[in-house]
Amino acid sequence: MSGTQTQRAAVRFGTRGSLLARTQSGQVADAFAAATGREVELVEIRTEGDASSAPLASMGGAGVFVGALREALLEGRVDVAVHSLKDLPTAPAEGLQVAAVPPREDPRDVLVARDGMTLGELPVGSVVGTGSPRRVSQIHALGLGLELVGVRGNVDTRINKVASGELDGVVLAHAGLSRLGRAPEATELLDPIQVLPAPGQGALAVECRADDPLAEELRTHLDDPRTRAAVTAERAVLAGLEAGCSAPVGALAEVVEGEDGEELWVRAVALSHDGAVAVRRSGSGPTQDAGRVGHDLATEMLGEGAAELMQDDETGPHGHPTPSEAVT
Ligand SMILES: NCc1[nH]cc(CCC(=O)O)c1CC(=O)O
Repeated sequence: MSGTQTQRAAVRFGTRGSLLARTQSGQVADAFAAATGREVELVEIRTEGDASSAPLASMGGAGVFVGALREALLEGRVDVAVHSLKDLPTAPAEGLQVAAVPPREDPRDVLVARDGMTLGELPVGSVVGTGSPRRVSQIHALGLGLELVGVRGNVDTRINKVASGELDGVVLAHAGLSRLGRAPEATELLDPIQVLPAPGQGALAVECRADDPLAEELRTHLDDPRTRAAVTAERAVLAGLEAGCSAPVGALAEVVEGEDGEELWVRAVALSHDGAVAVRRSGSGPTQDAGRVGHDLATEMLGEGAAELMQDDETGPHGHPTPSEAVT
């Protein structure tokens, strides 16, 4: 490598400590290094969400995963933070900016089940693990008679519960499996017509300090405007519904080729916790109006009673508390 590169300090990428976090942060850092020739370094930041196995809802929801990284960024201990976009609160962070949203992975959820089974093939009464209220309510809505139980922990831990026979299946994000090279273990890719992913699922946010000239470089080399438009619309739905990351809300936006160029299509669902009632809507508009398209969709859904649905009694149909500990 040439001498000029070593004269500049390495760009420090902050990451959570899980294998998935380190893998995705490493992939972003490597892409940045390859595009710019700059030196990069991964710095592991321990978060409250990783240190504790308490229900996430009791720690302030998904925000616990990003708080420590953001602190490290603001204090100058790292230059860049890579987050799973769906774990990022919709409110902007003071002093920080999302400099880039790289091209998205497959946003869908997947099932990893015993004996290669799909949701429809699992016998009535089968036990499926997922801690996400969004997944619980949408799977309940399919009326398959599956029992849903909360699981937390990393991808490995969750999949192992199927291998060990403790669970008949687990539902997780395809993106997580795929970044770890384990996508072939999925036994079904869940069709968004039945199970809409979490807003931002499969996408990453590359964050840096608001006043850092590094932002321009990150954007130029890592940002994918189509992914950014899609997740902007999805997160506008979530924000418009005034729902948190653990609410039973799914949203998926795609950029499609319309008659007058690119157009954004958004589908969204808000459900009661038991999945018995849902408001499902879609909308479209120009890609450059992504935020408005998502917000208008949320307004329409609120008019159909989406807010009341989600505030339902949080107990499932059999009086069991619906797991609300996991972010999805
Ligand atoms: N819930 C935590 C979380 N945050 C991001 C991912 C997966 C990667 C992504 O969606 O980008 C996961 C795991 C999962 O939902 O299975």
